[in-house]
Amino acid sequence: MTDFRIREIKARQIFDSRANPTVEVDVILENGIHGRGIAPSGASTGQFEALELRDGDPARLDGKGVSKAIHNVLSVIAPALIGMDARNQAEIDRKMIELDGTPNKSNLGANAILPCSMAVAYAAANAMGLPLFRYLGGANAKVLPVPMIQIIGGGAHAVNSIDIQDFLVIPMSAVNFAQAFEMVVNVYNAAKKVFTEHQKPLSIADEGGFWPTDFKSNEEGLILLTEAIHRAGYKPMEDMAIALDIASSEFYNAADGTYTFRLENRTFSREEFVELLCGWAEKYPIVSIEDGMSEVDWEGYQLLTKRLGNKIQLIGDDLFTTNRARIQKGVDMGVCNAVLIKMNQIGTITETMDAIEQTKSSGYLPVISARSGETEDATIAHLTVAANAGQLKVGSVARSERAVKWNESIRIEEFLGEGGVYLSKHIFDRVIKE
Ligand SMILES: O=C(O)[C@@H](CO)OP(=O)(O)O
Ligand SMILES: [Mg+2]
Repeated sequence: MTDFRIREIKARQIFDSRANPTVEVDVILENGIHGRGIAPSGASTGQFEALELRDGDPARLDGKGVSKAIHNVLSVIAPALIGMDARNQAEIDRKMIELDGTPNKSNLGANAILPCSMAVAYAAANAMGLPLFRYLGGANAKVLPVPMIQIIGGGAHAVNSIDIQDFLVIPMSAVNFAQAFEMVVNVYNAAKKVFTEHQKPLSIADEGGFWPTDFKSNEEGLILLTEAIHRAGYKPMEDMAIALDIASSEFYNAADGTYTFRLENRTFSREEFVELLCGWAEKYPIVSIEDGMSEVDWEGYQLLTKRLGNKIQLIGDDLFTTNRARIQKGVDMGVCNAVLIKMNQIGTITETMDAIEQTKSSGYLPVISARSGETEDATIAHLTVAANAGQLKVGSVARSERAVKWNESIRIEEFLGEGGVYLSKHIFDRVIKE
């Protein structure tokens, strides 16, 4: 019998796609098998997320150093985990939650806990000779994700551009993941031509989408993206639909409950902002809107859900922060119909899988998501299939830290062969009723 007990835990500082430091953890088992986890990092972070522990020393790395988080891995987490059986993921995650002792991982830091949680899962999977998705999801893990892929990136990911954060596309008519991805690549290439024809500079935003320079309005993004879909030879909505991440918490004015588009110098009441989004959903081939309202504007969210909740997917990201209590509040209030799932918003693999489970059992759709700061880690491609979640959002097709997730999904699809399932536009059957 091979020995699955944890022998050693290493932690080091490496750098992510924004050249920010992040934490990498290696877990080594008694049988010599390794597993590795790396913490991703957000820019438009929700105020209810688990805490990312940064050193805060302005003299070094802009205060973004992670030596405290690394110290916590080596001096608090490692001594407690060494000797534990790596197959007991839930027990190990529970142990780290106890060691931290706070509701938002603010003691040890989610960026200390999560890479340990990931590395333990990989070590156990590797020791069993299983791909991570099979280890985490078991024999019935088989659903490939419908991809949600960014073509234009604004907001917090492209300073001094436009207010809306993500203009993305979702292939609707593909028959499998590989084809879906190829279709998006065609739209990306078409968008490059459309941008050039409209004399827009081709700069690249944080997640690899085009940086919207020289835009007169936020709506211009929708106009250009719809043009790119046509240009690639696809029928809008039928073949290729648009998804938006408004990330509206970034431009919400808490004092008076209004929303401001700085680019256009326009301020909207919550009712007016709901109207604006409804108008766009009528006019453009939009199938999904994320964070349409602010993370604290439950009233606005109720309004938006009443208007669009049966027509398109409405995702809560900053609103829910992969947090079971917040998801439950949303379900009880009938707010949104989908939940963005980010591992580092909550901090362990077990809690992430619990949040997906809760989302599904509430009749909501889970959408697994990367962060704007990413690395070569491809865990979310596996997590998506492990949980039969059905949707994956990873920024653009370009840039390697994004491509690793998409390429891994292509490999998983090949691995599953005839056993794989791709739901295509039917993923939305549960939410689109009108
Ligand atoms: O808002 C989001 O959904 C993510 C990914 O696009 O951004 P960030 O990681 O900066 O929160
Ligand atoms: Mg978001």
